[in-house]
Parts: sequence; structure tokens; C-alpha cells
Amino acid sequence: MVPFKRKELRQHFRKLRNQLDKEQQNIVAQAALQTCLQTTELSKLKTVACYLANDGELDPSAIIEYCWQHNIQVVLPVLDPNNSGHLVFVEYQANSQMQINTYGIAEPAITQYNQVPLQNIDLVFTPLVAFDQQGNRLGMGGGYYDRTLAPIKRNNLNTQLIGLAHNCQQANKLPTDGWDIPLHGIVTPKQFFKID
Ligand SMILES: Nc1nc2c(c(=O)[nH]1)N(C=O)[C@@H](CNc1ccc(C(=O)N[C@@H](CCC(=O)O)C(=O)O)cc1)CN2
Ligand SMILES: Nc1ncnc2c1ncn2[C@@H]1O[C@H](COP(=O)(O)OP(=O)(O)OP(=O)(O)O)[C@@H](O)[C@H]1O
Repeated sequence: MVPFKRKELRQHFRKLRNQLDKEQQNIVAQAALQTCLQTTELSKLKTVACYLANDGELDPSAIIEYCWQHNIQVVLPVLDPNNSGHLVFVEYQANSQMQINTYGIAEPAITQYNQVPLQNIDLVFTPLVAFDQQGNRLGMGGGYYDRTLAPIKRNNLNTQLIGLAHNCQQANKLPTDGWDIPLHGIVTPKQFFKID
């Protein structure tokens, strides 16, 4: 059964990605920035969505620092208080006021002015539990990214969708569902997987 299989896959790959210690995490975070600079148009973009690492995820903090230094706006996912199961993207600056969400992940506090609509985001770096070479993504199981990113497919938005992952998060072939939004590419510390 597919749901059972997804659960097992999640357990397996979450365990793998939690095996790196802090020093190794810092090294691969820098390597992932280098992969990004070599294989994406990062330096030319205006607005990029990242996330704050949780549960052994590849840490995007070097990418965030790079963006801040090059005047690229950074936004982070925030659980939408008005639309359960969805995310909104909120501007993230070094001095942003932060709060902790129900999963224990820090997110910028929403104000009247700091939400950025999906169509204004050039590239979304998604966290993931596992990926495959077809661009399928297994997340934490909340369906948040699938729901929030559905307009990319539905409305043909130009937003690039790139997964960030450790190399050990690569799966042979992941189960898929109708609502899955395939990735355009996956950045790992070692290489870039471009999905056609
Ligand atoms: N860094 C980061 N931020 C993110 C996400 C993410 O995956 N990573 N999200 C991506 O959607 C959203 C939050 N979604 C999450 C959904 C579930 C759990 C979680 O930890 N759930 C269970 C485990 C469930 C299971 O194993 O089946 C737990 O509490 O342990 C965490 C975040 C928004 N922000
Ligand atoms: N576009 C959608 N519309 C309605 N329900 C959805 C949609 N996308 C996902 N879901 C629901 O969310 C549940 C979890 O989806 P899935 O296992 O694909 O999450 P995930 O991609 O692993 O998690 P996340 O995106 O939060 O990292 C599914 O069982 C499904 O019921």
C-alpha cells in the first residue's frame, strides 16, 4: 500500500539525513552553495525562497548569506494562519522578528507588509526527505509544499522549483500521486540533477 510505503521511506531517509554531525553539515552547506552558483542563475535572481534547516535537512544558511550579500530578497515558508495546510512566503532579513511554529521551526512573524506572493518568487528551494532522478519529491508528509506550489503547474508560473538535499537522500524511484509537484532540479553538495 502506498501510504505505508511512504511512511517507511520517510523513516529510512530521515534517519540517513540525521547522521551528519554539525561540522559535516557546515561543510556540505558550503558545497551546496557552490553547486547552486555553478548550476543555477542564483546571482541574477531578485527573490528566492529558502527554509531554515530542521531534522538533518541540508542547511541553506550559506545560500541565505550569499543572497543577503548580493541584495537578493530571501523569503521563508510560514504556516498560513488563514488557510490550513498551506504556506505563505514571508520576507526574511537578518533582523526579522521570529516565532516558533507548531513543528518547532522558526519562521518570520507575519506583518501587514512582508508577505510575498508566489508569482513574485523566482526560485523556491524546497526541503525534502527524499528525491529521485525523475524530480519526484517526498516531504515530511504534511502536503504543505504540494498545496502551496500547485499554482506553478496550474497557472504556468515561471517560478523555478529546486530541491536541496544531501546525496544520501537520493532514492531509486519514489511513489507518486496526482497532487505531487515535480521539481525542476535538485541541488546536492556534489552535483546538480537537472530534470527535463
Ligand atoms: N525546514 C523546514 N521548514 C518547513 C517544512 C520543512 O519540511 N522543513 N515544511 C514542509 O512542509 C513546513 C512544515 N511542515 C512540517 C511538517 C511535518 C513536520 C514533522 O516533523 N512532522 C512529524 C513527523 C511526521 C512523520 O514522520 O510522519 C513530527 O512532528 O515529528 C515538520 C514540518 C514548513 N516549514
Ligand atoms: N494539492 C493538494 N490538494 C489537496 N490535498 C493535498 C494536496 N497535496 C497534498 N495533499 C494532501 O496532503 C497529504 C500529504 O501529502 P504528501 O505525502 O505528498 O506530503 P509531502 O510532500 O511529503 O509533504 P510537504 O509538502 O509538507 O513536505 C496527502 O495525503 C494529501 O491528502
